[in-house]
Amino acid sequence: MQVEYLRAGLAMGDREKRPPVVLALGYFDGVHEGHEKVIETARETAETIGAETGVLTFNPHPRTVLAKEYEGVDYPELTPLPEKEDRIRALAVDRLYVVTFDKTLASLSPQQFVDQYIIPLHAVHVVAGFDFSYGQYGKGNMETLPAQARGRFETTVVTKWEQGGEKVSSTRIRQCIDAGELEEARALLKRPHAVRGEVVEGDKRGRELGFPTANIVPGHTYVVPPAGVYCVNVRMDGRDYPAVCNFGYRPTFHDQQPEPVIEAHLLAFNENIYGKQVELQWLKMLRPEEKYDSAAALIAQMEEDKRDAMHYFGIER
Ligand SMILES: Cc1cc2nc3c(=O)[nH]c(=O)nc-3n(C[C@H](O)[C@H](O)[C@H](O)COP(=O)(O)O)c2cc1C
Ligand SMILES: Nc1ncnc2c1ncn2[C@@H]1O[C@H](COP(=O)(O)OP(=O)(O)O)[C@@H](O)[C@H]1O
Repeated sequence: MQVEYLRAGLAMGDREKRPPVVLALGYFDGVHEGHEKVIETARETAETIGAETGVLTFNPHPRTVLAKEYEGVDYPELTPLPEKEDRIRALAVDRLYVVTFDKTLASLSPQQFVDQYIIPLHAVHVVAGFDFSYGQYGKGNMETLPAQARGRFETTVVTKWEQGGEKVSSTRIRQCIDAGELEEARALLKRPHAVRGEVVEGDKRGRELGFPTANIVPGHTYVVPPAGVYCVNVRMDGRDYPAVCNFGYRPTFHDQQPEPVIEAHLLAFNENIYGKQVELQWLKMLRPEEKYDSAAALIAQMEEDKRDAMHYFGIER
């Protein structure tokens, strides 16, 4: 898959310099099943008419430009750009266009957006979900798009993808994760929600407690569950390791830790893994994080957490 980052609009004249493409449009955070339907529809259309399959997405998240409270901060995502790219690549897409979402882009009228991006990219057919919107104030939608195509491309609207009588959406998946409902999030995503990061050194207290924990620093800003203890899967060097994970502020040892940390104790494992890149998949919340009166009380609880995790994974003692 060829990835192209578009930091500014293109000229109409670019159209003929590019191969014809069927373009799926969307932000696609999470690349969930609803998104897959849109991208697969584009691919099937491309195969039928003998064009390439393209996806046009945006970065950063529109909220970082449009919502005051997110101005200048990283908006937490289900799939930050590198993961989004991987997931889209896996859908056999030929070209990914990543359009920089900034104030200039946000102020383009719907027609300007079509003229500066969709037409110059040589879209011959555009596919998007029923609720996709584009252009200033999101005034452009799948009803206005055909008239703005200037006869250069066809359009297909993909209908709402539902599960349990409700639309599958990034927002719905975020809400599940926020509430610690990781199994529900997994059912909607058709895979566990995950973060990718590096194993770094911590306070070296874990080993003393009898629970070495790999401290994982995410490479991007992810949607994360509430502070608590979780069953997780740690994917490292292509292998999966069941683990029990504490995510939070470690109130037993730290009075006011500003940022929560992710630390995973891999079950039946004893190796140095500092510096490893891992993917941590959130599977199930066991309990909220608590402040204990003593290290001994915490250790007793950690033993219980470990037993619960082994039970979850079906591992015999
Ligand atoms: C299964 C498990 C459960 C934990 N639960 C809590 C908790 O409820 N409260 C807390 O303050 N710390 C909790 N911790 C975090 C420990 O305090 C932490 O692992 C320890 O301070 C080691 O930190 P280090 O890796 O930086 O050395 C938990 C850790 C694990 C592995
Ligand atoms: N079962 C295990 N789970 C996680 N890390 C382990 C395990 N066994 C050994 N390790 C190693 O020990 C480190 C964690 O030990 P710990 O005392 O908690 O130190 P730190 O505070 O630096 O994380 C991990 O980063 C890893 O290199």
